[in-house]
Amino acid sequence: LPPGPNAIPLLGNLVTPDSFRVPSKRYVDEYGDIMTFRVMGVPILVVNTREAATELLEKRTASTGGRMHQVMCDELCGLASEPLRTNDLSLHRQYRRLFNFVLGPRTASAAWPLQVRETRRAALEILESPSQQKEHLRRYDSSACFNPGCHLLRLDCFARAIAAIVFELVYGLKIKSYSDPMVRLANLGIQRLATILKPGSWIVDIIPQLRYLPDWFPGVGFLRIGKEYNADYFATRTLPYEQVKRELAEGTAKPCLTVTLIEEKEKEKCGEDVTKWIGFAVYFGGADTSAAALQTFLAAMLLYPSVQAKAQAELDSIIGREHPPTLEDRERLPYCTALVSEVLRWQPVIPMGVPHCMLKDEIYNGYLLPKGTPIVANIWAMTRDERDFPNADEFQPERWLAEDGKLKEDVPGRSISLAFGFGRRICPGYLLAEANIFAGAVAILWSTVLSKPEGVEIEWVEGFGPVRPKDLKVEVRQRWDGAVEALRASIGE
Ligand code: HEM
Repeated sequence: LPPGPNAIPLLGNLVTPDSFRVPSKRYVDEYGDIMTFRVMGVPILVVNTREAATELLEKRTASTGGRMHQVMCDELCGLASEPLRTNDLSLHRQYRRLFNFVLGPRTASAAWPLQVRETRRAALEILESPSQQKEHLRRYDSSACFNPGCHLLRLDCFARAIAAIVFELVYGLKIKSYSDPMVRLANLGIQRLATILKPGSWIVDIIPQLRYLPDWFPGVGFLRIGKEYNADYFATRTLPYEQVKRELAEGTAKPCLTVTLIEEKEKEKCGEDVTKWIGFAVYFGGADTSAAALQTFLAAMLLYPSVQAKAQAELDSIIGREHPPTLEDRERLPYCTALVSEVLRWQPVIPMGVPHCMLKDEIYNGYLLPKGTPIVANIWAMTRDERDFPNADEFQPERWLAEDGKLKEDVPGRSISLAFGFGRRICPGYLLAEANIFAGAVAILWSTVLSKPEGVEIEWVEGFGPVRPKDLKVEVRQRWDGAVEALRASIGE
């Protein structure tokens, strides 16, 4: 394995560091394409550049497209068959085929009207809330919050909007509020996922035999936690699914992904579990990530008012002020489209990706990369690579545009954002995600002027979960008299 930043011989490092911004960029200069990072002696291969990611994670995806087996997450909490977690290659292939069937290039646009409606509703809530920020905060149940340190826009309108989009898209269910019991259970599960996946956090991941101890044995709290989380994850994927099945039997089910998959089941010969896991994965993969990206968009607009003004000028000239833009307008709005690409590049939501795992030995640049080694993609460093993205720390949508103002065809590296990962594990929800971000961004930009209250600094949440601004405080006002009414009328309220 190649060398890397390992402080203690053989052991390497004692923990996985939370902060990635400074070190992960520095690693590229010190170690180049790939390096080995050790945590408590366990080697992790880190892929630092886009070129190495293309070669290893994309071209050799058959060798590098596994997932690390983690006893706590996969066995005790019962997530081994979840699409993001599974190492069963034929099950994974089936999931990917079904994701493509319901959320691929031919089908993803079916969700556009729903995405537009809910993100406009979020824009309306943001516009109507500023003077009563505290009230607004109280309206949500704080136990639904992922991170108690974050306020207002963390519990925000966008998170509610994305939850509403996913539940209606996947189950045909209109959730009434962000504290709906099913949404709360799902959010709790996401919050827990970050703790059960964090490498080195559970002794049972290091000594798997401990899982056979009886649960009265001292020090085996992980067994009790595993049992509780397992039951809740089961409920999270089963309750809404059973509701759809009941509605199907009564003839009242709304068109949704679950109904489509149940009907497809006969042809695909997939069991009920596959359908349940797909629904589960759309919320678990797509809710917090899309909401985080929209919060990053807000932060970018506060820090770069000239970008905000340019996007608004594009909207004024192409769309006008009578009706807000739709997702069909995306092609006519290259600057706003470029802005979404830049949100995903500037603060990639999962800056160190989701770890892959070597399924076979591979030789790369003279190193033997052994089967079973976890692989982390240093997406943060790739999106900071000055060769691909000059002035990489700056938020510049123009970098995605050609001189004539149209979107560039030869974007650095590849057409799907680096933020969505690599190879056979690349995010299957990227079209849904990009549409969520675009719809949310243009609903806000069309109707609202966002500005940073004086003295407010933007800080970022760094850690194992999605990147997002911490404690975002925003001043908002409607762009013209009547913008709020136009927005409200556009969603029929
Ligand atoms: C801004 C939003 C999103 C970002 C930044 C994002 C990013 C990612 C990344 C980095 C991965 C890991 C890829 C890899 O292992 O190389 C991933 C996987 C995944 N994402 Fe997303 N995602 C987003 C939204 C969504 C949405 C809307 C869905 C809904 C379907 C989704 C579902 C999944 C699933 C199921 C996987 C596991 C794929 C597999 O292991 O085969 N994600 N995503």
